[in-house]
Amino acid sequence: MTNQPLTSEQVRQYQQDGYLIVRNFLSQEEVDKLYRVAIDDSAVSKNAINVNDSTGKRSKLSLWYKPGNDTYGLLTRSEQLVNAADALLDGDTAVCHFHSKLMQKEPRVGGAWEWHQDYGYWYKNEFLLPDQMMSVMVAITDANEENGCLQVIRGSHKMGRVEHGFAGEQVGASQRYVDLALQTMERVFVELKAGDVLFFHSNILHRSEANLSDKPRWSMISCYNRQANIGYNDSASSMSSITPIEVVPNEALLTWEAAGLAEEGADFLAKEADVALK
Ligand SMILES: O=C(O)CCC(=O)C(=O)O
Ligand SMILES: [Fe+2]
Repeated sequence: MTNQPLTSEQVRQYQQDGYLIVRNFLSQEEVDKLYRVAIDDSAVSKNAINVNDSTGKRSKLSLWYKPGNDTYGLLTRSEQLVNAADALLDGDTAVCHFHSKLMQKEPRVGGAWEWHQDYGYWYKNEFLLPDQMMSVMVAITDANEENGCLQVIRGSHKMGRVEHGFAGEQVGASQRYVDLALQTMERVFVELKAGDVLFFHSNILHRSEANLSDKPRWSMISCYNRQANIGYNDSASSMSSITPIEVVPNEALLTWEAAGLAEEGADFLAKEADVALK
């Protein structure tokens, strides 16, 4: 893991664009370990939820609230990631973990995600301050236009929250506002190499295409929040979203003996329980 703190230029870029890419955030060895765990840890497949897009293509994701002593928990809790979130989030209370998910977009099967803002969902959990919430995507495999990488509308976080409605099984942003945004703002395909990390603001509009290629697209997305930003309708996350993260050293990911994902009571999401996915 890199141990370079974010520069003030990177912070400025995030504030301006609503996202920031940090290349080679993780080493090859760390990526290999994450990939192996994603395949080997039975808790991942046992807790996988299928999400269909409007054409019936299916993505798999496993979502948990409490970051534990498993390999993914150690990454989420690493000094490097938490300090970066601390530098990018508005406010000054402790950095907390809302939830993490392992996104599995299988070759030719993995579905699309409609244009949305993550805060379009989180607003329903009654969090009041979108500038104090963000998502961090860690690429476990390469992600490119062919296998359905994330797309963002640069600067769209400055629009504030856009109305969301149902689009198939997913919740999508108002097409009218997406169309208007695209008239003046640039759509960017966020191509990542395994080990690169993307930080993005809770109000940036983003989507992704189905994976029509023969390569998987796997990533972990961890969402961070500030302790003072209470989700008044967030019983699901059992207070994780306002509990300060127990930070671990960067080297924990490779050197600590990791638990299995389920051993720590990681508190997986069951599909029926989620306000946003319903
Ligand atoms: O992984 C993707 O393509 C998008 C997923 C996403 O935006 C989400 O789960 O909120
Ligand atoms: Fe999203």
